[in-house]
Amino acid sequence: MRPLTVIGNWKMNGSLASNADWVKTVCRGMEQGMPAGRQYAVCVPTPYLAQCGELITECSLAFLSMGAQDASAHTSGAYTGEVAASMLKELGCAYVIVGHSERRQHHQEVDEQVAEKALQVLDSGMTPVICVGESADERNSGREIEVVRGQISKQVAILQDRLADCLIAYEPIWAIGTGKVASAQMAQDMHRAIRLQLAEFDEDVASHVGILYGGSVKPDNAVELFAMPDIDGGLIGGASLSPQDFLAICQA
Ligand SMILES: O=C[C@H](O)COP(=O)(O)O
Repeated sequence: MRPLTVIGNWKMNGSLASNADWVKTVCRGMEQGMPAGRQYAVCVPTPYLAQCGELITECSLAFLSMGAQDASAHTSGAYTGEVAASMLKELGCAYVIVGHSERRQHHQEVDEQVAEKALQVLDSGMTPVICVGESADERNSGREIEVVRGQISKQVAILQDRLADCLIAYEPIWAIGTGKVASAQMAQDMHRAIRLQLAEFDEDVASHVGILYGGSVKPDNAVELFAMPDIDGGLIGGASLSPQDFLAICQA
């Protein structure tokens, strides 16, 4: 069975003081007891990885870990400003988001590069969270499956059976930070389509890959989303900034 995985993505938010308060509040809440067999993580901005890594280690909850929001497609060398996956591993990351739509939009990242980043993350012993999803225009013109299939096929071509060790996050761009959540059935339909596409490559890979939903997940819609058979958890943006809301989603 695939474990339910809930990952917070703070994006470019936080401060030394608010991070410490967040980790303390979430750890205290989780110590009261959490549903069994789930995994939780929070992806924090790079400058805060050392601080949050220490705080999360101190709280010693086997099911709570830390992640980063991006990694370089290169191993090391003359890439000013980039951060290698091996460095993220040294700081205690277990997950790394790659190909988030905000990276694709603001930094022109393309699918091949996203897959190269995922390979770097895997080679450093972490789990890549590979983001895919269509824009509002693409959905309104009925091309959402075609668009996401195109993104997934590039990942399959480069990652092959190493995809079994990745997570995929389906994040419709029109639902990110807008409050317009995809209905649970709409999300399930896309997750099913992704899993069927993966099964065309390898049924074993398809059954192992966790597919998370991201896009305006909140405490009040998480239960319905997570109950869907092909939704294996969530990638949570805005709501993960509140430790109380993040906890409520993790308990959904
Ligand atoms: O990485 C998280 C997603 O972009 C979702 O963000 P959101 O929950 O603020 O819509």
